[in-house]
Amino acid sequence: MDYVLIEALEAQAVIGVYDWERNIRQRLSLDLTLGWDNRPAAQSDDLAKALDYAAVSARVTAFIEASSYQLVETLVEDLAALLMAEFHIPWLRIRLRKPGAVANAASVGVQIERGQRA
Ligand SMILES: Nc1nc2c(c(=O)[nH]1)N=C([C@H](O)[C@@H](O)CO)CN2
Repeated sequence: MDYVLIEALEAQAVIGVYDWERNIRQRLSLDLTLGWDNRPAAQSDDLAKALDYAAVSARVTAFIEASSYQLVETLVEDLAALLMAEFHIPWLRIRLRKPGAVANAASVGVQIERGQRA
């Protein structure tokens, strides 16, 4: 399987379980590995046959900026389902980092893989 990559995509969200977190927006950083057959795009040099990483990045940003989850797990799960449905992505890996959420850790977060990898 081929992949399309989006790395260190940043967006701000209302995210967290504690009261103080419900009134602020926090920075999140995402790495996405998106399964895709890149050969049709490569053979035709046609964006219409590619998984458009700019379009995916814009959708991820819009989703996160409008979200208000408590757990990063829930955000990532719903984001994965949305991307797979809207962009017909058969398999993906999403890593989400929440920088500064834990003292003395550069970041904390989760990583999931969903779908069928050919
Ligand atoms: N596995 C998780 N643990 C924690 C989460 C989370 O989303 N998933 N969230 C918090 C708090 O919101 C934290 O980020 C505030 O410092 C704690 N643990």
